[in-house]
Amino acid sequence: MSVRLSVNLNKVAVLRNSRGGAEPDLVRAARTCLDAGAHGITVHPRPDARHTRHDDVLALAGVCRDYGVEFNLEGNPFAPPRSGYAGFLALCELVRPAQATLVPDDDAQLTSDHGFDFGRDEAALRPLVARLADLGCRVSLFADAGSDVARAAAIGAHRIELYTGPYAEAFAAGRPGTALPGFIATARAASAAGLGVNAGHDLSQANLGAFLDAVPGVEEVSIGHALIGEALYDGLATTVRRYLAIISGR
Ligand SMILES: CC(=O)[C@@H](O)[C@H](O)COP(=O)(O)O
Ligand SMILES: NCC(=O)COP(=O)(O)O
Repeated sequence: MSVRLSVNLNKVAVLRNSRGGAEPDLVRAARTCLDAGAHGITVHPRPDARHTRHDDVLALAGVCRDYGVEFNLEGNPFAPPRSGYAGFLALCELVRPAQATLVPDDDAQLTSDHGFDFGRDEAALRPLVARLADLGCRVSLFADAGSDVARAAAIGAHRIELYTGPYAEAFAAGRPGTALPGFIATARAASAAGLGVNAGHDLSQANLGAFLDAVPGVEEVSIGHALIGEALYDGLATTVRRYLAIISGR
């Protein structure tokens, strides 16, 4: 089966939030992506609500239900709730996303920049993963290349999402070969442990094909920042179709 594309709409929310109104409209953006053939929608609401917000999560979960596609909700399960942010687990309980991707970031980070330390976080993750699985979510854990992904399987996760930021940086520097072996080995270890493999962060039209050619068994990529930026030049539907052309048959 070929790789699936989930479009992350956080950056559409950033643009909307910059003026405080309703445009650009996330639901319209989601429908445009799905009409163009995207396989799902991802959002990563942060406790400080700088990107997608509580009401966006509800609306986009509804769109994905209508289309019969995967809604992938990302977040830090350890971040406490606060005004305007119910907390990751509470959001999952509310909308029951097809996939819940747990990411260990905090508000101080500009964006996600590392995966879990599975040894350290194992005891805390285990009951959360079990609860999410009980809700019917596929549970994916954000993972660095080189991390102990066999422990992610022992924790009860269904998939890992490889944090591809270091690959994107190496690619941009003209040295993708320095990063790829770690991703290849980690993807193999995940598959051997019975985990599915997702990938995301700073993937783009430029670097995606080489990643998928090298790293075995990737089932889904979630792409936002580059895709929304490229859409400024070429349009959202056209850009989604270009990503689909890159992943098709891989
Ligand atoms: C887990 C991950 O890599 C993405 O969710 C990323 O954090 C989204 O990027 P933004 O920082 O643009 O929301
Ligand atoms: N999980 C990664 C994601 O959703 C999008 O990351 P990016 O393409 O915005 O860097």
